[in-house]
Amino acid sequence: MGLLQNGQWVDQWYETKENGGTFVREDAQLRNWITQDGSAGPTGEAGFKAESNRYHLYVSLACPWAHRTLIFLQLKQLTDHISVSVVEPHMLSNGWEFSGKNQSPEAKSISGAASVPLMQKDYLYQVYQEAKPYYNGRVTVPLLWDKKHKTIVSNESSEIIRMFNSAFNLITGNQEDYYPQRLRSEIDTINELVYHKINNGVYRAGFATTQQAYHDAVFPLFDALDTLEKRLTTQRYLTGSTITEADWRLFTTLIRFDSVYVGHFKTNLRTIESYPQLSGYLRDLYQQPGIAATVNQEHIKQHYYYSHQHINPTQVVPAGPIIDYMTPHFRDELNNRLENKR
Ligand SMILES: N[C@@H](CCC(=O)N[C@@H](CS)C(=O)NCC(=O)O)C(=O)O
Repeated sequence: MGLLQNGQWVDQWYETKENGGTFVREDAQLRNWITQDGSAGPTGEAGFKAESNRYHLYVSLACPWAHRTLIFLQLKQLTDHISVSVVEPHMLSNGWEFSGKNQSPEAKSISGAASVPLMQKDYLYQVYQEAKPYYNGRVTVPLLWDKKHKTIVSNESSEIIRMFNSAFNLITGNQEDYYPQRLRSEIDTINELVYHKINNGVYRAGFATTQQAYHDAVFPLFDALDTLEKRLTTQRYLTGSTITEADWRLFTTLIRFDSVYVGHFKTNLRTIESYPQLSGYLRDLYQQPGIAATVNQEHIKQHYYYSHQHINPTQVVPAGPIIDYMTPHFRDELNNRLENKR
């Protein structure tokens, strides 16, 4: 894996020495917004009007941040309007790749791994170079591409899902709102906790290169999970009886937790399966229409265990765990109880 320096690809693992062994995630740099009328969004430039078949999304099925955007494509019925490329599971010395040239036979056989690239490129960094010839920074998914102006709209998932939540409503007729006005401050507060301690917390534990840095990530991570476990004993979802953005942002980490993070990232104080509420909550979200199809555990495991050779030099990918996320969760009863109280 690597990054672009002045537009040139350099193969380089994350630097943690300067930060006492702690992994520090780089902020996304490309932050334009698609809007209903093409006016500017909260950051970046104007000119990205919501139009059917104008935009293309590059994702990895392994990546929890990219996964959010795929989920919003499903929820907001955008799959007929925004095209998608899925990168191969292994991210090796050339970073994310389309061609499958450097993939193991196991990775090549995973369904849903291959996809037709939009442009004839072998690697995602070449898409960045196309739009930004002198780019400095990591080459990350998700990446939202404008086919009309041949440029990048955004590489920040938290903003891409907000665009998908509302910008295309007139085109799709889908008015579902996962960031409703009345819940915004509560969602923002939960997102803060979930992002730092859980979504990014698992990476801080897994990429830590000192015992102290690992310690500083893993205990807050489980404190946060314990807090949410408690919260979910009396309500079905994080903000109450309806699903919001905050739930989907937590979901993409929970669904990778027992299959990858517990082993590969050493976040092993507890499993999600051992939490009575969180395990049912995870099933509840997984069983929502269209969601199971966005989850590919083989792809996820191949990516992490095979790509991170600093952590797993043998590149052996584990067979388990065996977990059925389709078993009943009975969490609808929590909503019924809330209804009865009213
Ligand atoms: N802030 C970004 C983070 C995206 C991100 O870090 N994606 C990872 C995959 S899970 C990636 O592409 N990493 C490649 C690298 O860091 O070189 C977002 O949420 O969209």
